[in-house]
Amino acid sequence: RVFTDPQQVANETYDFIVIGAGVGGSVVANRLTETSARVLMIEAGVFQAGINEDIPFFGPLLAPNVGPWDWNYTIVPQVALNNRTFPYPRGRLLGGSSSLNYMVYNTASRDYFDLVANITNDEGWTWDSLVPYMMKAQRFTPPADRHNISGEFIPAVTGFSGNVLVSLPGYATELDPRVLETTSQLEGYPYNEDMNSGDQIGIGWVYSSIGGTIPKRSSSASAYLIPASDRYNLDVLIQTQVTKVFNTGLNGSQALFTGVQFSAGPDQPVYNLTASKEVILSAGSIGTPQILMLSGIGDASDLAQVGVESTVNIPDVGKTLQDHPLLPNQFFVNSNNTWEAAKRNATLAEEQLALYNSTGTGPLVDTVCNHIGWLRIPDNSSIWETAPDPTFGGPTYAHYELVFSNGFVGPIQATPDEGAFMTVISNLVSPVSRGFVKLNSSSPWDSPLIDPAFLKEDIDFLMMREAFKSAVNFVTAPAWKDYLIGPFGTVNATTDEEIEEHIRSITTTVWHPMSSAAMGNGTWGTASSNLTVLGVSGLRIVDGSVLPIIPPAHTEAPVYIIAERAADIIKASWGL
Ligand SMILES: Cc1cc2nc3c(=O)[nH]c(=O)nc-3n(C[C@H](O)[C@H](O)[C@H](O)COP(=O)(O)OP(=O)(O)OC[C@H]3O[C@@H](n4cnc5c(N)ncnc54)[C@H](O)[C@@H]3O)c2cc1C
Repeated sequence: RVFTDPQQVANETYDFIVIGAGVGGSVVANRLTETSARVLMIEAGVFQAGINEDIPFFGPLLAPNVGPWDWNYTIVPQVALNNRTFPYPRGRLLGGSSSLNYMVYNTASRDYFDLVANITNDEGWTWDSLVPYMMKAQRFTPPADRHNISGEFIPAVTGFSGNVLVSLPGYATELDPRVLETTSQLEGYPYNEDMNSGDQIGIGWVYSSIGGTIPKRSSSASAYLIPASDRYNLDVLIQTQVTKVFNTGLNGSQALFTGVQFSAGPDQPVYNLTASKEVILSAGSIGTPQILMLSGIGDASDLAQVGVESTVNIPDVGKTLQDHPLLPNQFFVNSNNTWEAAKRNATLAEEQLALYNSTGTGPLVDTVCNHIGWLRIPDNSSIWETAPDPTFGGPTYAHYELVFSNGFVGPIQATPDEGAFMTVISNLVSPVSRGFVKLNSSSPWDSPLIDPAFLKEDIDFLMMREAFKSAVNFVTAPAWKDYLIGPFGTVNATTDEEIEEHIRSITTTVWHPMSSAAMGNGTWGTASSNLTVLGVSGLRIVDGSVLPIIPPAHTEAPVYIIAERAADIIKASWGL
């Protein structure tokens, strides 16, 4: 049942209340209702974003900041980015950010998850322990053009019977052969047959959360909520915001936080419900720490400053936020087949849409790239003389990513009116900088202050500089001769000063906030390794905020994976 008025659930009883219908929340709600447990999911946002939400190529049109399906956040000025600030979209609809993201699907790497297990001292978070959950989450489907994909992925490391439809690119671009040729023409860019195998290093074909006869976005709503929607024991309440969780008594010596307060708006009635078993926070890396702090769970002195009474003093709540900085590097190319062609020709755009609608083929079947690469900065690089390697030398753990796009990508730059482009995006995927989510006031209706602290630590800037140089080096291979015309704007930077200015003035974000309410190691953090909030009972976190360090990956798949394990942890703890 889907409800839009909180009154409709006011007199019901539930075993579990799940807060947020994004990636983490959808997985848990689905898996818990495989049992006889009664589950209420409360989602602040709307049912769906609109008719184009599911057409893969149009995904990037949904964010940032164009509709009621977005929380419309803005980050605080970024000191290391010339004090710039910019929009910070988060999904506010069924499926959460998976319903408006760019659909790239990566499982991160063996060394990353082994480090998570090491930090949390919990073997259950190692790569090997999580492989069954990776398989459980994904259902591989053939690409739209049904081309021969042997050598483009490894079936033995891929899930074929899970929930999220994943596929490989289904529309060839002029970049594809050139990217692949470069892997054999230049040192340092090996071909990787399957970057979701545990060893992510190298350049390869991108997996995305897209599938179906007419290829569509596969979100956590379509993959986990819709299939569970006819279960008698799942209720979903939308357009209703959780304003806090509250103490309902004691479990032994610990405060029991199984109460949930919610409302449809600032001028609307406020409702309270108590879960008979647990409350699961799945409100994402901004929403989860915000709800905790509104409930008095956080740094007591910070809370006092905004007039929130402290209930449990956990100083790290919100303070361990990480994100991936993104630097787009555009180049003029000699082509009539880049994205710019359809952008400037309405008839061509209509033809592409008609082709997609009638046959499920053509340029609209894919997201923003056909190839990506995950790369390491060499162990003997002089940058490691200034700070330790955040990946601890893990050979499968990338420092940065390159993304190859068949057009102009520039989150803070308008596409030029003339010229055809390709973009090689440099993403820093193992940053050490940590920022914060803090309350701006005691009102749940005020956006929190968000500081992802992009490139705040010098080592992050140095790693990004290497990632920029690597992107520029990539297109010096013979494969790009006669195709690449030259760099656009400040991508022509060569001196350290010019490169620094390019990075500080253009870098934005991959919109991957993570780790803001993290499992720690006992001396820091917000949650235990079984995801319960420290110092209280009845409250667990299942979303991207709980990972102790940001994954070197586009972040949806890691959240699907940890949420699948979380569901088993919860079931086991209640004997379900
Ligand atoms: C523009 C954009 C592009 C992206 N591109 C990619 C990509 O290509 N590949 C990839 O892997 N990842 C991508 N991501 C990131 C990915 O979508 C997220 O990492 C993932 O969705 C995080 O899952 P989550 O469960 O932590 O949070 P979310 O999926 O964000 O879900 C949180 C949910 O909680 C709800 N909520 C929050 N507060 C409250 C409250 N107080 N009361 C009730 N409900 C609440 C929200 O409305 C939302 O539905 C992108 C993200 C964005 C914004």
